Amino acid sequence: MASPLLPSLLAGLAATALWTASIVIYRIYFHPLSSIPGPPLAAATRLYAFYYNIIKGGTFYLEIERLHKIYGPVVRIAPNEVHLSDPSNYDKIYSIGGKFYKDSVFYSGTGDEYSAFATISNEDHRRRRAPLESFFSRRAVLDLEGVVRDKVAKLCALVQDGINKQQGRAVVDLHAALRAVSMDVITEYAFDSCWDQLDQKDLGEWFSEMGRNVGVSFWVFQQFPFLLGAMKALPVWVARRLGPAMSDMLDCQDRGRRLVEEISRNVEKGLKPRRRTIFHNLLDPEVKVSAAHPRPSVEHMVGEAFAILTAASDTTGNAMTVAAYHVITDPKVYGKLKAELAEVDDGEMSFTRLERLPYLTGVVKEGLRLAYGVIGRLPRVVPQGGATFNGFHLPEGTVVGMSSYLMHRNPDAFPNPALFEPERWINTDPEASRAMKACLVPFSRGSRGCIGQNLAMCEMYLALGTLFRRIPNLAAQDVGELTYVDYFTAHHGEERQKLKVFRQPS
Ligand code: HEM
Repeated sequence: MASPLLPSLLAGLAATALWTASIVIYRIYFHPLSSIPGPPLAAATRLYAFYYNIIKGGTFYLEIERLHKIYGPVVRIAPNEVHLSDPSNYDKIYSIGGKFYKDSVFYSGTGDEYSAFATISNEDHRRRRAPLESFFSRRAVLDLEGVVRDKVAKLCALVQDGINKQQGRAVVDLHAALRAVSMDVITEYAFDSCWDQLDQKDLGEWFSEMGRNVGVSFWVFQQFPFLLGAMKALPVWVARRLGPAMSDMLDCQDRGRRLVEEISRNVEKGLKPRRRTIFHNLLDPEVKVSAAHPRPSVEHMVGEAFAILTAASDTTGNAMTVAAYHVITDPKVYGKLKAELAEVDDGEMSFTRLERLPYLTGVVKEGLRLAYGVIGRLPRVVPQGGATFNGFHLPEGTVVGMSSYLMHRNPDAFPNPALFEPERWINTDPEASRAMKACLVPFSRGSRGCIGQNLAMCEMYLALGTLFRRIPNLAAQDVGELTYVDYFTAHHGEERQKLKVFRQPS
């Protein structure tokens, strides 16, 4: 005999199917974005993006490139989201004091409510970013350049020592070592408490692994926000058992929390610090305590600290690695760089001196270009009144984004875009130079652009300049073609893509 529940079950299923079908039909044919070109499946569901981000492992940025080839410069990539490829649109969206704000659905995947990076409204963001600005200004970076130089000296010793120990055999994982430089710089620079990853056996690889795993969950939480809520509700001891990445992340946050609490206590007692940290800036009573600018909570500062660490480490480490990889694997590039660096006295290796070297500058810019920074889209919400791009009007509330991956591979600005060519930046005619400048956006632009770019540039010039000045005959094990996956920051796809270096017989 049939169950008495069967008719109700069937009715429920039919209602759900009807409801889903009507949503899909609405999105494809009647939605305000229905006239925007793009695949119907992407118009129907965000699962299209999820499929490439999770099932196809961080490759939605490649799918977006494919869609632009088919549909043109304006493509609907999700029910309420459009992606643009024409570089002339970039400054309309990512501008100083601009009205486009961050997309809450996309950035909710970070699970972070406190940092300037994850803040949605531009007004709140201005308030949260203000106390950090002076800390990362060019002046501040020049004042603390010694921190970067110390870590770079350590890197050179490590590479030299590793090579010597093995009589010239490949032992040093330069990718991990360069990421460790970024971590050691940012922890000492911002917290006055260096994590000394250059001294650790695995060169702090765990942090990058954690970043990659956090990147995977970034896509999952965007799609299934209730999972984030459930995870946050878990007792810490249970969360720790979810896996090493979660446990590493919690350890990281605990370490940040201890630093914040210690500094807060010292500020309360009026103790003068040996050197100001970002927490001193955040707690600075003169600037912040008012109704409009309340003193940040411990959780806020831990969130800010964690965001700064993750924003500073892989991005800078990857850009240096990509540059180093191309120098080491291309004898012509290596030869030109060595010749230029040989003209600089070892005692003169300062950021401002190295910045004036045209070939090294080309190497740094090509490293930034082909490492992409944040490789995928940076989605923003169209403000009141809507916006028009390439003749398509997007109503207020539409999510719109662009990606460094497409900007940096724009063939009009960068002929043969896949090639690492420092020369393209030297003695270029003004028009070509303008086009390249307009398309080079590793740090994004405008009020929501990278706060750490002066520091990143200082690291890149000093690390690459000093390494290749001091060790002029490095070679690399075959790492194959460098490929990327998008877990918000770019990660290399395969385990074998470690940049292991050894010395060539001279
Ligand atoms: C080559 C190295 C770097 C690259 C390519 C890079 C790239 C970027 C990009 C593209 C953004 C915008 C993200 C978005 O719109 O959601 C950003 C934001 C940010 N970056 Fe960087 N970054 C680098 C190094 C650093 C360093 C060294 C720091 C250290 C402080 C840092 C801290 C931040 C912070 C705090 C934000 C959020 C800024 C805000 O929303 O106000 N980054 N970065």
